[in-house]
Amino acid sequence: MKDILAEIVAHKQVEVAARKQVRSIAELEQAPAFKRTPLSLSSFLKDPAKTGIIAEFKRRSPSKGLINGNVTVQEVTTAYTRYGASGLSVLTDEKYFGGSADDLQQARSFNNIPILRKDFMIDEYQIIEAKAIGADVILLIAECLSAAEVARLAQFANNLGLEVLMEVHGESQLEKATQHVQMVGVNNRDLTTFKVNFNRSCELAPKIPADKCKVAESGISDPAAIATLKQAGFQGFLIGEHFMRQENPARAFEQFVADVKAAEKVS
Ligand SMILES: O=C(O)c1ccccc1NCC(=O)[C@H](O)[C@H](O)COP(=O)(O)O
Repeated sequence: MKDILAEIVAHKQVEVAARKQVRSIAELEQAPAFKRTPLSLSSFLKDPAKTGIIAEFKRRSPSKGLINGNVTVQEVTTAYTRYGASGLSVLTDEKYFGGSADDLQQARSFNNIPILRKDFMIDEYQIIEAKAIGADVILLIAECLSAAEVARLAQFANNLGLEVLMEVHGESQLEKATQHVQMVGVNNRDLTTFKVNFNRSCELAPKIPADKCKVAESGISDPAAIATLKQAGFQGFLIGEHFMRQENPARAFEQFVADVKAAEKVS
């Protein structure tokens, strides 16, 4: 496992153990959101009338430090929805990304499109939490989970009605995509150097099992790239920093969608 991922996962183990002492599973299951029927992100991504963009609310990151501390979840996520996002991604990790469960709960209260809980999931407790705060989808990072762990956690999520996006950084991790994984994401960011290699998505696309919805992740900032990625077979595009680093992420998102449409008309 890469250094930063190993550090985050080690911290996550401590953090989750502490949270289990504060809020029991029985309590989480009483949350109103736990009773709602989750939305299907893979269905939204497969709808050709939608943009395919999973727009991320991301305040900070290990690679960039502070990205944007001046905007609210409400203003940004409602604009993402209004201008055509197929889904939202909300970081709930506090220490490394400046997110919180409250951010996701707020996003849920203002938006009726699928929401990905973007966190480092290692334990069933976090999946129950995800449902209790209103998420529809969880992320499983293949780099930090064994095949057996991916299968166990993905099945657990599906049993709660949540979909699973499994993220890979290389070809060898693709074999972990079981029947309980609906979407496979290729992360273009190397977690050792933090360099983004956009070709990684295109190279791995043909190797992703055909029954999985394909998502390209990280480092996407050029609207023209969406057409290239669509040609490579991708239906989903996870984008955070490009919008969040602007003073007005809402306007940046609106402009990006307009530019994607213009680029598609030309090609
Ligand atoms: O973004 C990071 O620096 C990072 C570091 C270590 C682990 C994960 C990291 N990012 C999580 C993500 O997957 C991205 O937030 C997501 O793909 C959006 O990427 P971007 O459009 O480049 O913000």
